[in-house]
Amino acid sequence: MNGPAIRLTDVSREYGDVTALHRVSVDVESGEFVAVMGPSGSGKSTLMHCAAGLDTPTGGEVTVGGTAIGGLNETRRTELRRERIGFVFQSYNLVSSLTVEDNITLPLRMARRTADRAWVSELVERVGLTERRHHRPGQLSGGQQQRAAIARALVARPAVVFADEPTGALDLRAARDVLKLLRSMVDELGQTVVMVTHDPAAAAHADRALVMADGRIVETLAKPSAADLAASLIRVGEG
Ligand SMILES: Nc1ncnc2c1ncn2[C@@H]1O[C@H](COP(=O)(O)OP(=O)(O)OP(=O)(O)O)[C@@H](O)[C@H]1O
Repeated sequence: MNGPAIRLTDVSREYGDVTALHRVSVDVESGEFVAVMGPSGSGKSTLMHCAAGLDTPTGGEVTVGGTAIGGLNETRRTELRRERIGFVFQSYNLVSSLTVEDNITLPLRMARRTADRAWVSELVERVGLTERRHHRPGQLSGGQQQRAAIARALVARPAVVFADEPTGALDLRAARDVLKLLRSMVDELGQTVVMVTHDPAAAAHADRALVMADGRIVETLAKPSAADLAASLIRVGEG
């Protein structure tokens, strides 16, 4: 793909008299793993929702894989989200009545696309759930459920995967496995990942961290260590 996976140009989002985002411009390159950090209320979720076409900026422009999403009607925007964007949530959001494998292939069925069996098997293998592919989410640990959710987010080969606090509900070990998995999806498959997190240890897996305060990106750290990130959060008012 030419150009960045995601481009925000002067993006603002106001809710009444609250400015959640103030003229934010940032590119996320294809194959890059970006973490978004910052104090509560600094605009992380708003940034992610605007970048993913879930929220509409009040100013500026967002492009996903070169397509300006502001110019799309709601139907087209839904299509773009379904086909070009994968989501991973803190609470996994798997369908409890479906098997792991049917959860993973659900985005393809929603888009009326046929599953590439080899790709689905590879993904199930990569997330370490081959033995459990016929189990239901309730029979899995939190870490296993999140790994299934990561496979689901990747199955349609999206331009970008947005992960919102993906390790927030996991213990240390399961969290580390999930972060290593996201990292390997970036390194081995060239997947673009944007992850919102409060945890400096999680953000240290990223290639770049954007640190937000008051609706702006106030610091950008390349290949940050957890200690760099913790220091940055203290500078911007958290920690
Ligand atoms: N739907 C909304 N209506 C009104 N105000 C909102 C709405 N969504 C967010 N805000 C406000 O915008 C600002 C940024 O919120 P946002 O949720 O993006 O922050 P955040 O950094 O993700 O916070 P947290 O870490 O607590 O999730 C906050 O002041 C918040 O109260």
